[in-house]
Amino acid sequence: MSVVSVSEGETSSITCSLVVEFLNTQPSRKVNWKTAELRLVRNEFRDVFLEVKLSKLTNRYLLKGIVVHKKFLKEGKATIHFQEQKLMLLISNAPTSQLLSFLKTMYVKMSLQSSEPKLDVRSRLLSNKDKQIEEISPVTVKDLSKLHNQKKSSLPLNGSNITPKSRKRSLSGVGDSQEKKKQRSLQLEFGPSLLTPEQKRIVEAALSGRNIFFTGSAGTGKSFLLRKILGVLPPDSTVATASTGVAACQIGGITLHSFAGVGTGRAPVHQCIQQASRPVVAQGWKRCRHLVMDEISMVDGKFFEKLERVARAVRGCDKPFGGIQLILCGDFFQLPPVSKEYSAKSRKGNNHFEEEHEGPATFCFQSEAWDRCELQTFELQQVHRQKDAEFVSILQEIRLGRVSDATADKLMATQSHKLEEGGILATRLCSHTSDADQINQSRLDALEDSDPQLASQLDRTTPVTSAIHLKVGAQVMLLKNLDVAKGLVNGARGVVTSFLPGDGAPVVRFKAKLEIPVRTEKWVIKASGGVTLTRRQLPLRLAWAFSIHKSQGLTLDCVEMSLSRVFEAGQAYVALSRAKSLASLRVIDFSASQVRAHPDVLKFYARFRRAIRDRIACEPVAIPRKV
Ligand SMILES: Nc1ncnc2c1ncn2[C@@H]1O[C@H](COP(=O)(O)OP(=O)(O)OP(=O)(O)O)[C@@H](O)[C@H]1O
Ligand SMILES: [Mg+2]
Repeated sequence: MSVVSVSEGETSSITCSLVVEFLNTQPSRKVNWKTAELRLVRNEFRDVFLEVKLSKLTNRYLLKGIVVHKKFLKEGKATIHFQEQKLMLLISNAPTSQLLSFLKTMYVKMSLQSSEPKLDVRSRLLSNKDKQIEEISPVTVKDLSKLHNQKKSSLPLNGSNITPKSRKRSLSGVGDSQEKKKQRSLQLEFGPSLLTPEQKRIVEAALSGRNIFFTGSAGTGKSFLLRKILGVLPPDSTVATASTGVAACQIGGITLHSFAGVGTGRAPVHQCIQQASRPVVAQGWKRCRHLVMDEISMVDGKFFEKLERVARAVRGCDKPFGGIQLILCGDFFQLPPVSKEYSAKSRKGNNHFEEEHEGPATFCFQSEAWDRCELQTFELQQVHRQKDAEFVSILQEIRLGRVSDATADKLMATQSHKLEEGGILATRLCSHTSDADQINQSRLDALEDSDPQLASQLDRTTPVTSAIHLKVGAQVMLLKNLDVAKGLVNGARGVVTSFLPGDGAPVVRFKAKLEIPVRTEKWVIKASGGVTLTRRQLPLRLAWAFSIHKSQGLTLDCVEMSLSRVFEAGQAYVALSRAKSLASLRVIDFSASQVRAHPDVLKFYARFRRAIRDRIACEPVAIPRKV
């Protein structure tokens, strides 16, 4: 049975870059096209063709006996090998979700066509049908049910269209576990659209090419939406960034600092321009046409201002940000840019935060560059992370820096929650990074060492051994979606129960009541200029404790926190809003006086709410001048 998930209305055309490789010559001949349009069409006999439009040239290739290589689908690449025609089409720079959708349509239409009765050559020659080529209609419910019935009666793909080899490797792939795994992750990234109407409007705005900023409470799906937006933009000219490494990892991107190539960005602007003019960095800036930034609340206003000038200088274009489209998102009620004082405090334990600037940190929306970019602004309303309406309303209060007596009582009552289950402890969120590191290290040290031979085997098999030390009993968090249906998702909590004798893989018991060996996973990150960075490591991290700063953007299974030492506006809100429900939360000490929203943020949101007061919630607005 096929493992391809298809939904109605998949696309039947895409625009991409294309290399046509003719394999009938030695060596093969390649022709390169920067822009090509691919369309699925059929003729009067219902044969399915791939039509390739290259500037003034149009070619059609019969979709028969093809092999589709889709290993790099996530990078907007795929290869279609026409074995009979001895031809390869190498697709690149295609928006990832559209490419997947296009290949799915191709699969559905080819599969259905293969079961239709065939006309022999003679009948075709004698046919008096008018010659015609028409675009293939989108996949319909009828197509899907036909395909379903075909599969049930094990008829699928037995026509001559797809060779046995292609059956294994093409989209029609049989369900070997590797293939299933890949498909699952693809379905998750680009799969059937789950976007709400308010989220869809933002995708449309992003596609319109305008600069946009969208905000919304924690868990309204901002990062989820960014991933969808990344799926519809051309990969070669799109750069996904976030203010922190953890947040960047969530959207498969890099930190804004590493893209910008201006070091810490604290140098005067002319020096930043010099740094960014180094050929490799400048190339990234020049190729970038869509710049995505998540967790914008933690980007310092002065840094943003400098980046805008760097972009104009390096790209030699005086439009805001040198003409790059900005797609910004974040919630200014969450953590603010890291202040110098905080950097100094946290550096002792972990110098993760290098974004310090001279002088106090400012918000992005307070910079002149923000105004120059004329961002269309949206506010998402529907919270997805928490389902419980009572908890959502508690969080909304805390977000605004308010704590009613009822809310304080509810939060304090969580102190007695028993969250431990099956040896999995709640993750402690700490206000200071050094506290979190100290807890993880001391708890790990307190555990008995597991078989040293197996541990060293693990060292040899993972390239990041110096970064992650595990023992039986170690509390861990999953860093990748392994199986969404089974609850093995990014943020899932578990405990190491043993190591496999063979390859030394740690066996983890997860909260979702599953015990599985966890093996290394590959992270593929799109850096600027179409450069792909890959990292292979165990998708685990120690989870007795995290700093609140490092938890921003995450959804956590079971979490406890001490809120008596929080020091930033929004910090208590970020910590509390990581939990999915009140039941999976334990607040050890709570003091209403520590809950604070930044006054400038309150003013910023008040202005933009006033501007949309008489319109529907998700109406785009230009926010009046800054605070
Ligand atoms: N349309 C949707 N349908 C179903 N689930 C959704 C939808 N949008 C988001 N989610 C889910 O809601 C959860 C929170 O989403 P996400 O992390 O993107 O929120 P966020 O706004 O970025 O939060 P934060 O401000 O904390 O970073 C995720 O588990 C995500 O998969
Ligand atoms: Mg997020």
